[in-house]
Amino acid sequence: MFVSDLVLDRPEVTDVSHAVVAVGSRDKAKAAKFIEEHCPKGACAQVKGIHKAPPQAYGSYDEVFGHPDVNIIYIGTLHPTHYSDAKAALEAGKNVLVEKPACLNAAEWKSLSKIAKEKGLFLMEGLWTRFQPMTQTLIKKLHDEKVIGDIKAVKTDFSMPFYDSLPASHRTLSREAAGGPLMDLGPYILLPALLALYYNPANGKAKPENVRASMIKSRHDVDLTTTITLDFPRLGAQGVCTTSHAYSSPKDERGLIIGTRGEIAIHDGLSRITKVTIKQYDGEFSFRDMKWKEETIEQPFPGMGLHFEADAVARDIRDGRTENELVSHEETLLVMELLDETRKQGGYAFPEGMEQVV
Ligand SMILES: NC(=O)C1=CN([C@@H]2O[C@H](COP(=O)(O)OP(=O)(O)OC[C@H]3O[C@@H](n4cnc5c(N)ncnc54)[C@H](OP(=O)(O)O)[C@@H]3O)[C@@H](O)[C@H]2O)C=CC1
Ligand SMILES: O=C1OC[C@@H](O)[C@H](O)[C@H]1O
Repeated sequence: MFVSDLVLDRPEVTDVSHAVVAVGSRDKAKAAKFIEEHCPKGACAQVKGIHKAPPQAYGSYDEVFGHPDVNIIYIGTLHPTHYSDAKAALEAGKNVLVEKPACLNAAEWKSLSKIAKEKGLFLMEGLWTRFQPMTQTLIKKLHDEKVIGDIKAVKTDFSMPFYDSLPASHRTLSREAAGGPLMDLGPYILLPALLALYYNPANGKAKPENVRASMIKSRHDVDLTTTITLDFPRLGAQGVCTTSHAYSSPKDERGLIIGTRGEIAIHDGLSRITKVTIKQYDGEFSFRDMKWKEETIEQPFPGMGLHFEADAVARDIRDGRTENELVSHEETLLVMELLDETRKQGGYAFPEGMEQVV
């Protein structure tokens, strides 16, 4: 999905462009097949002739990390190796964009952040939703325009019915792949709560308190359904974030942000948000005869939407920044700490030796 988005022709973007220089796989033939299927002519910079060389296939990740023309490595491997793959790339002197969840735990992330800072390299977790247009719209509506008044609650549910439809060995379900919805979808369910509450100007970036986790375990010994509650005492507000592999997200409401003057419903999946409805009180609160005004905003875009993230990262690297201001190392650390705490309370421990740093 990431590479397909890099190939998209987007004439409106004139300040950055992308080339797929090298694709690494444990099997060279697989890398060549990947190129053939997803980027036979390369990405947009190659299609336009800005970068002349076509993508090259390699039978190891190390060859890509050592490639002199590679600027940044996109790591889309399984969760347990995000840390070691990102570390190897950084140690080879490359900038890194690593898929969510950034690592297995906060200690691994702290270690990667330290290496990147020591080496002056760019490092970011691939939380792509953060760069999509609707996310910017939401921030503006919530905090600049305060369209729902003071925010008091955020409820999210991003769930996928993988439990009985995918084989037990699938990376989303298996313990060996650090599976379960918390690790796979956890960063997404926390995002609306962080945007509306943690980054709320009235909160002053105070960390959530009384983090409570409720977890039902799966037969694969990872989580099946997890709910995290977060208190933000400075706001008198609470977040309740759920993810499951037992069912699909509620059809039209994957997120609900509730304030003293109304609410915002997020209709589509929390990884790719294109449609929200703002529902405002029309008049004052009334127990029996409440009146509402509603406005639905749609901001569709071509592709999956990973290109917004890729563009932001390209601008950071072009301008010499080693951290992205939206998905900062600090934010990823907070998310990793919340996932750690949730797993601790829910009794989800990784297999012995899987975590590279504890
Ligand atoms: N941002 C987003 O929209 C999405 C993000 N993700 C994230 O991307 C990452 C990858 O997910 P996804 O692409 O679905 O996973 P896949 O299982 O499809 O791919 C993972 C890749 O990891 C490599 N790999 C390395 N070691 C192993 C191993 N021991 N067993 C299996 N594969 C291995 C394989 O590449 P090879 O064999 O070529 O070396 C494989 O193609 C995850 O972190 C996931 O959370 C996933 C989906 C969407
Ligand atoms: O957006 C997503 O949807 C499906 C998940 O398995 C995946 O990891 C996630 O990023």
